[in-house]
Amino acid sequence: MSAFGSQDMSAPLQRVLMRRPGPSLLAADPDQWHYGPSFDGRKAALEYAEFARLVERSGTEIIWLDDEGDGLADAMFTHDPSLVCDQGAIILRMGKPLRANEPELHEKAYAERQIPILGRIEAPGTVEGGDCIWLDPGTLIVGRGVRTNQGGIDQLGGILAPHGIRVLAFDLPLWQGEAACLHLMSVISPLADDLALVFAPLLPAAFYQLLKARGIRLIEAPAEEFHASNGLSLNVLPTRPGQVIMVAGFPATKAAMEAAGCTVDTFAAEALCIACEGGPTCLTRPVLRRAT
Ligand SMILES: NC(=O)NCCC[C@H](N)C(=O)O
Repeated sequence: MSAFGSQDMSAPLQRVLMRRPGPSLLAADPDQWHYGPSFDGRKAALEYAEFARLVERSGTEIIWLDDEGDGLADAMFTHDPSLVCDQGAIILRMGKPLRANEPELHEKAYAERQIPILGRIEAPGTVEGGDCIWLDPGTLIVGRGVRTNQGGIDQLGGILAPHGIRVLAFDLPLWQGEAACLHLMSVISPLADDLALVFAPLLPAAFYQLLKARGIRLIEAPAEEFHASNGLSLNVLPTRPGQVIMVAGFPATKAAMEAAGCTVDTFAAEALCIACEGGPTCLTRPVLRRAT
């Protein structure tokens, strides 16, 4: 099967690329990878199994990448090394040097499934998937920051322009510094076409204004839970509009989404997400998101 296409953040998730943590994560040195004090590789693997069960239960087909000990501990965050649009996949180039070899894993998986490669980001450009958000099928919003630079944004614009897609870039704050992970998707999770969970104090101001001008309803993520979770309370994965998966332990954030009409599943992820700086969205690269 070669079904692919994804220019939407919340349409039914039909096919996704994921990588189960294995020997590379178990052997990871937390200081080298910037993992927090709650890091525990074995516990992270158990937490991941529950997350994968929730994704499977949503009816999504998972394309599995294998961790056979290549040392790429962050490769479980499959959201970042590639982007899939209706015309094919774009192989990105990582801003975090330790992740430099991940895009080739994605390229191989796409080649094996006859998913065409539309383009690739070349040095010195960098773009990470976590910095990219479809505002609508013809508009890709990109966060310019530590992981994604102007050269990468220009290349991405050049790859997408012939397909009628414009790229709009907004500056991200530095927040916790260059070693920490802050993507555009760290401060906003789209939940449906007209609904998003945001941490407004860290959103680029002009992007915030654009969201409001589009009439997108913004749920303000409770600040205490955002900070207590190192921002991961906000990284929420929609498997269809208004049906979402989040990290457990943040009841005020969950209640805010439920009050806006969402159905929320949770999984424990202290060792996996909080420690390793990536949430349910980051653990998935949508390959096909489309209403059936
Ligand atoms: N899209 C995301 O926010 N991905 C999270 C990646 C976490 C990983 N430890 C990193 O620093 O790149």
